[in-house]
Amino acid sequence: MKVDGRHTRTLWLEPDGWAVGTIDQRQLPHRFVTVRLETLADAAEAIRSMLVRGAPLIGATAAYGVCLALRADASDRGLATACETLAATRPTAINLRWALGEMTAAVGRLPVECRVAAAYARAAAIADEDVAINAAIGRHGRALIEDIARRKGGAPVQILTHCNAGWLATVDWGTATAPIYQAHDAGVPLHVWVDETRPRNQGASLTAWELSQHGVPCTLIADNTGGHLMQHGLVDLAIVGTDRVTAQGDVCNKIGTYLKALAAHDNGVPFYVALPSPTIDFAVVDGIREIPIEERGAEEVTLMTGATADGRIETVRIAPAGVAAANYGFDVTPARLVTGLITERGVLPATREGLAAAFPERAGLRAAE
Ligand SMILES: CSC[C@@H](O)[C@@H](O)C(=O)COP(=O)(O)O
Repeated sequence: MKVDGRHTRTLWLEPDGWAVGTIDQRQLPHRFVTVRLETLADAAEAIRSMLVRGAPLIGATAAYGVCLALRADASDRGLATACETLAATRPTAINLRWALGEMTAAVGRLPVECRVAAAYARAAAIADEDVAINAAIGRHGRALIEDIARRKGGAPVQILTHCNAGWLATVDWGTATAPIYQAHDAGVPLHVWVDETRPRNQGASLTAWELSQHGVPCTLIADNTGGHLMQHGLVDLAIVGTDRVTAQGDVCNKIGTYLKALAAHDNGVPFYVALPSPTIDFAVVDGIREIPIEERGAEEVTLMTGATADGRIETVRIAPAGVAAANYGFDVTPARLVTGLITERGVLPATREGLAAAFPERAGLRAAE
């Protein structure tokens, strides 16, 4: 998507053809800073520290992390260490493990001297596939928005989203935002309510920034506002992203998603989840019991970082010194609260049958494992 009018992806190869460039998302929206990743440690730290974040981008970065690792050591041991190191960075988004599986399958059986080139080829394909998948999600999701627009006779379609499932969370387009960008580009009048998404504020710092860069009308809201808006008929549909969808259609996403789904259900607001197929984990059925939920540091809850009036970036404490704080990164929305899953193969019911019918090659493989 566009930054200052220039088309930009979130991940690219540097001009030297081997180092990996990306955006330091921790500095947005205050500064647009790009970073060069040169080693396995750089890639792992970028994911761990959330310099890059969002399930699909974590996966693509991990794929390139394997490339960087193999440049230093392309042996079986080197490949195994790379996968172990990257897998340990964040537990919840399944795209990370999916990408490591893809990389291992692409290079594991090759002679050592062929592995680096093959790894770069597969990582590039993963990145390009992510862009194509998200563009397809955009086409399918856009039809949902257009349907509502027709019913509203020209009044803007009101969409609520949570966290950042935008292009910053992917290689391009985003998942939840792809239908929004495509509908907006096609001239469909729409407006996005952007949940701030405490504690790390991905909505405030990332989604509001990228939608504004693209010229999409949006309004930032405190996390607790969605229910009120829905009660007053101010939300036509919700579209969120996800870090992992189970075989039965349970949806794990940024903490707070479940509460929005409950409010949507109570108010008859359609609640859609947009996802690329690598986000489906056919090995897991019951999301609440089986998906590991990342717990991050208490300081993300007790401290806040922002820009001062004179442009300095500062961190301040917003809670009593020493207070206990819990920081669960994700929650699980049961499939029964999900109106539909917007995938690259169409809008599916959030059911075991719906997912298996759309992705039989993956559902069957996992069942056979
Ligand atoms: C297309 S991204 C979908 C999800 O990864 C996104 O909604 C989300 O929860 C991101 O969490 P984050 O902790 O910022 O990596």
